[in-house]
Amino acid sequence: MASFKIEGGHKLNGTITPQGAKNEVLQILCAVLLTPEKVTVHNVPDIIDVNKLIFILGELGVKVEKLSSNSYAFQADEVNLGYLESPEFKRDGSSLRGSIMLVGPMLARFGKGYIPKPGGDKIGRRRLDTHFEGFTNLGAFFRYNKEESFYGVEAEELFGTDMLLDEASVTGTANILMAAVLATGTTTIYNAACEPYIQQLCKMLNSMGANITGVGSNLLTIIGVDTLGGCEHTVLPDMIEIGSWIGVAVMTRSALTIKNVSWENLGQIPNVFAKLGIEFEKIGDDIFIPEQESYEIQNYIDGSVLTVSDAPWPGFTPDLLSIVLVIATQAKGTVLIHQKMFESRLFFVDKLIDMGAKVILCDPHRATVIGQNFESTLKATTMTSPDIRAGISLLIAALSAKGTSIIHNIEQIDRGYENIEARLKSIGAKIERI
Ligand SMILES: CC(=O)N[C@H]1[C@@H](OP(=O)(O)OP(=O)(O)OC[C@H]2O[C@@H](n3ccc(=O)[nH]c3=O)[C@H](O)[C@@H]2O)O[C@H](CO)[C@@H](O)[C@@H]1O
Ligand SMILES: C=C(OP(=O)(O)O)C(=O)O
Repeated sequence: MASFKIEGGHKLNGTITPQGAKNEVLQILCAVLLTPEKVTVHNVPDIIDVNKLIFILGELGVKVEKLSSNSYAFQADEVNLGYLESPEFKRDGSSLRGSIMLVGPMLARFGKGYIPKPGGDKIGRRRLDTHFEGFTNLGAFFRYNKEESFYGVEAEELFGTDMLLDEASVTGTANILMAAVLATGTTTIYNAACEPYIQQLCKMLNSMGANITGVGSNLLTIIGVDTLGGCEHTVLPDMIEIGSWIGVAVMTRSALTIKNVSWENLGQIPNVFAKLGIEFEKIGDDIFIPEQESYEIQNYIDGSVLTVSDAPWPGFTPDLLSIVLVIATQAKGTVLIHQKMFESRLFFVDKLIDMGAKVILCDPHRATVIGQNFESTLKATTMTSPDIRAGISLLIAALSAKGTSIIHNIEQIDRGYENIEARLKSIGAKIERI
């Protein structure tokens, strides 16, 4: 188990380019299974989850060619279906969340898709019902082996249909979409998730020859086609990483430029940071965060306390709430953080409280943060990263705290942040992997 040693309390300065989006690329990599032709993907982040999924594709027989540090070519012309039922797949497939999206493309192209209970963050219940209800709506037969937590769907042919998802699941929508593109007839998916990740997947599938309309809305219409061809796709910058770098800048009271952020795909993110009182500028497609001594949380018009809560897109992403929470600990003012989607994502506040932050965990979903306006700084400490976003939030807290902090279990951070310590060092942070 690796750890970070961080000497905090130093100002940083410089320019950062965000990596490609983890949650988009996991969908895109699964979609390469939909065609025997070559698919080239650019801006692939070099992170643990992505590398694990590329490994699984290789075991499935997909030809993987690394073209440069962040570009790959994939060709799924000889797929080894036997691997899907092997003990190795049961082990490899359960090590990340993104592997669940192998099921839709495998079912659509080869008539069967299997998956062990996928991994990912332990941040509360993470059910898969939406995925499998979608596949059975398309005519697949579903089976579940409870002892092994092994899911399977099979179908000789899938048939388009109208469906209403029970919730706007991100990976669920991607999975059903990837099955529906090769189904016979027309499918409509209502209450579809419409995050930029899904919009990008639709764009890719359409460029492979699929016929999807309604992209960006919660009603997708898919006219099935017989086959899909190759394509070239570039992954968007990671909006969660962009939010994390904003956190790094303001908590260390530093100036930072974040390059090429794709402003038009950031949705509510800039609005939420503005409500926390953070100053930033849009310069072309970059975000410039000036050095700011203080940032004041806005109240509502009637003077009541601001709430920042998550919601499916175009609401605010749950993956940035832990970062908003840590930023609020040094703001001027009070905010209620309401994490509606996940039940166990706020428990990490105990560590911030140990560091001297004023946070009251009201219940598993809500925390009130009383900002200290840097009048009392955070104290360095030793902690363990419980999940990817809590991990980066604790790292941001450690960069802000005077003294030396240690963060254990940083594999959680490596799951989604490419080469984080080198990039932090490049802007002046004192951080070491130990
Ligand atoms: C690999 C990947 O892409 N992971 C992302 C994906 O996970 P994932 O696709 O697993 O998450 P889902 O969208 O399925 O659901 C997330 C949670 O929110 C709940 N829920 C969801 C929709 C809804 O309308 N109401 C509701 O309560 C679900 O029950 C679940 O507890 O989307 C999540 C929600 O943005 C992100 O946190 C994850 O980073
Ligand atoms: C929860 C997350 O990831 P995963 O779905 O892969 O666990 C995340 O990216 O914040």
